[in-house]
Amino acid sequence: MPDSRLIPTLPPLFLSRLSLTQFKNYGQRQYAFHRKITGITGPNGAGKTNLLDAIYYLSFTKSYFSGNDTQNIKYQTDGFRIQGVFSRQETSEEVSCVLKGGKKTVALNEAPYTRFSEHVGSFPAVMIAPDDAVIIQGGSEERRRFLDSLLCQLHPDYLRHLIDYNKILQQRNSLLRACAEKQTAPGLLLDTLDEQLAAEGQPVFHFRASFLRDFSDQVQSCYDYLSGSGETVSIGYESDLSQAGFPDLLRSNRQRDQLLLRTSAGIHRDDLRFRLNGHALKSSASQGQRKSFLFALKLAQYAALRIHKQLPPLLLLDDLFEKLDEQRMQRLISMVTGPEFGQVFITDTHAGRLEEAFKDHKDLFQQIDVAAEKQAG
Ligand SMILES: Nc1ncnc2c1ncn2[C@@H]1O[C@H](COP(=O)(O)OP(=O)(O)OP(=O)(O)O)[C@@H](O)[C@H]1O
Repeated sequence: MPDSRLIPTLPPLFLSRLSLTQFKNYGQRQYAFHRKITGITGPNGAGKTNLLDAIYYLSFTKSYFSGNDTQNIKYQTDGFRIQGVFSRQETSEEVSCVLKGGKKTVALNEAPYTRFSEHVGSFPAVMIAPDDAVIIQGGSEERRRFLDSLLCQLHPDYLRHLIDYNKILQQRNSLLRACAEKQTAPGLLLDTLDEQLAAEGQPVFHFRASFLRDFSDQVQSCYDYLSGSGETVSIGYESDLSQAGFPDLLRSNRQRDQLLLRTSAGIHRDDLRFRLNGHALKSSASQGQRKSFLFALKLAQYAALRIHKQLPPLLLLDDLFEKLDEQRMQRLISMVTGPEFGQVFITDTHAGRLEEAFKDHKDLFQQIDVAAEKQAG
């Protein structure tokens, strides 16, 4: 992925220790990482993906896979703790994420955050997992989730606006329902909520629109590198707010919203339009083209974070070797071992396949077997 903007300016972020307590299938486990690339191996169901998810938690304060934090507590226990030590240049910082009594606490060097949005983006990471296919196949919420996971790392304000927007949206929808039930007019309260919704939603729209202007080109260059096919790919942004300002939109849709009992226009309906050679990707692309596109999308996400943060994020690769053909696998290896990439975690059921893949980079590679009871020190 040759791009001069990707030349390192800051030393990479490095997760050197990870400690898990009652997180998913883990009881107590400690790991020490000391190489750029960590292969995580073990049989199916051993906890490889769970380990990646624990690292993701430290970065995003939530799971990549499940929306509900309690699902990540080890069965028959009452809470979990994830602790990680990150080093950057000479300094090291400890991040902890604890769920106990239904309350989640995230702390940096033992100081808890009041808003998790202050943490997200400080330890940037990108996950690439088999389930990512839903970004193409699933509903618009999957594509918004992808975009949000990127933009909230780039701009702390983005996440703050988004969280507040979603709260106000719920209040507005509840008001519409309550008024219909009681057969009363929503009155001034709806005006106030509309003002607040517009104030939070408009900046989210601007962040998305301005980011997506360049992102399509970045995805194209990653796609070219991976597939070498000369095909064109593009990403379009579809938003109700492209047509009108948010206050006008809310006003003109008010009657409809009162009938539907929900807010029918806004950034919560935004979508991304993926195209391959000018046609809708979802319906026209082959499986291989979709895989390449998804991979390009994630690598472009990595590149965007890297350029913005001036340091390479952590890269979490789940089960990737199962999915890639030989040529793409070789390109992946030469990419992640190069200077543009920082610390990489990669899972595989076949320890031998990983060793073979990185045999020319032994000095960069360490392997851990999550099925082994031994705790790394
Ligand atoms: N809350 C939980 N408590 C205990 N175990 C859990 C919990 N959630 C998931 N598991 C267990 O974690 C295991 C799955 O772990 P994971 O997905 O990390 O496996 P994996 O090594 O990545 O497997 P594969 O190679 O099949 O992808 C399953 O055995 C599942 O039962």
